[in-house]
Amino acid sequence: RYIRNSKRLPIPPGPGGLPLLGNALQIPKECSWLTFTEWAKTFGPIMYLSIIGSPVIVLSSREAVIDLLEKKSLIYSDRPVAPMAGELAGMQKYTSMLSYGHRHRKGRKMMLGMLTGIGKAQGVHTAQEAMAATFISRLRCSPSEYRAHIHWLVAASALELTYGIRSDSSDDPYQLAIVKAMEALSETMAPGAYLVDAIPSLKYVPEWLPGASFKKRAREVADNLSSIENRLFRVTREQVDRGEARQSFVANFLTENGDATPEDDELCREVAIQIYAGILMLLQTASVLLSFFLIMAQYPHVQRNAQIEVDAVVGDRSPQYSDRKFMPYLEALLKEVYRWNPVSPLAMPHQVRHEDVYAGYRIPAGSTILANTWALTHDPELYPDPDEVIPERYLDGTDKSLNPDPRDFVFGYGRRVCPGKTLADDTVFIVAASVLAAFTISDATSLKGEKIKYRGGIISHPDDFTCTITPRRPVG
Ligand code: HEM
Repeated sequence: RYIRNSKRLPIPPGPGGLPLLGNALQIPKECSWLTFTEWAKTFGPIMYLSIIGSPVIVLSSREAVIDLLEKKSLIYSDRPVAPMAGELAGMQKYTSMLSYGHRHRKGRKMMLGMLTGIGKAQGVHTAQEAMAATFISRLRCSPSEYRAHIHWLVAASALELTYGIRSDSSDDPYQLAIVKAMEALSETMAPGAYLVDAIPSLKYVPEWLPGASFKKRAREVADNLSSIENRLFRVTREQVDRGEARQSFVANFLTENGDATPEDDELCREVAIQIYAGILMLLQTASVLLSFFLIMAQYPHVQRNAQIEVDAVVGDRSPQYSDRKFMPYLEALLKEVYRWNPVSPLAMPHQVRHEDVYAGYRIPAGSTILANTWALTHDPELYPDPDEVIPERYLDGTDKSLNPDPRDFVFGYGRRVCPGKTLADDTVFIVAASVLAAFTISDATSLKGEKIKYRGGIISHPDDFTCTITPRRPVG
């Protein structure tokens, strides 16, 4: 009855748009979260946009995000997938793109099992500590190439942790192949790049028709990704069969699931490539580590406080995972790294399955739901003085309604929350602690000679900048 009467309710307010195109031309390609945050000051935390006929709801308050994406996650957990990337380029078979349902749940379960399986964490931590140590020696040899070293660290961790394959350089053929496959994929996902996304019936035209070259392109992208997915999986499977496999998510899964069905094997292949791509995409381009370097250079007193804490805990040895619980200041600093410029400022789009009613508004079935994480982590009611990096805000816990853990926002929401959260957070910790123990970072300067800004369409990253990285003590 509620839903039947809802037809009389208004849709949420939002900026007016053009006929047919709706608000499509008003949304900037770069940093749209900042525009959405501005608009929310006029239209409120539940805002309606229309993009070429498709309804989009932008949520800009913690309350709205939790009420819908968390508390009503049963209906707010689908993914909108455009025809070019989803159906034609084959993305929609992957867990991260599947609508919420049995196969999505099964994929997530397998992924979480691989990432957090009992008894594996120790092996993963040892591998990450060893990689952090190599990263520190590379940084010591050529500090000005810190960006390349961060890229190596992330790419090598991704390959080693997922498949047990060691990679010494960023020119490794596997790395190049996956980076190429992912670039091609993101090209198919660019909004407005393919007409078939606006007119889905075009997907039925045969590939040989003039003007249907997008179908050939989509097939190439899909084949490319499948081929790298199969190749990497085969390498690890052969190593497991020969009894020569190193510890990795895939090797552990295969060893422990000798009786897996062909469908389980297929799912495992798909899940593995998503773990690999997830680590690559979200740590490398998204640049949590770059934010860390930038903050260290721009807030020297914060860096000093963190170094004093790290030194007191580790002395002359290298930091380890087990030190984390003794480092509350670093923990607070990492929360600021995530909050200050969230990597995925709009999370990933969700889709609502049925029509819903919220705060007196009608939310149409099938609407895309964007959670404006940037607006949440810069809400002065939640985080006073939000544009400043202040780790102390988490240490003075007198007012419980203030300064919630930003990791509850920046890794997404409800049944789609990032399954790589713990792995990512562990990696960021060990790298940050190791860098603080070994170096002092200063003088961040934009290559363009301007104030260093964050940019990006979906993933936010700082402009290129140089910085001085000075060893704190002689080697040896
Ligand atoms: C600091 C690093 C990372 C950040 C900030 C991050 C953030 C996110 C966010 C915001 C989402 C969307 C959640 C939603 O739809 O509400 C997501 C989803 C996802 N992430 Fe991460 N992530 C990170 C690292 C990783 C890593 C290391 C992996 C791989 C192990 C990974 C794998 C995934 C997958 C597979 C999904 C899709 C989940 C689904 O649709 O059910 N992420 N992540």
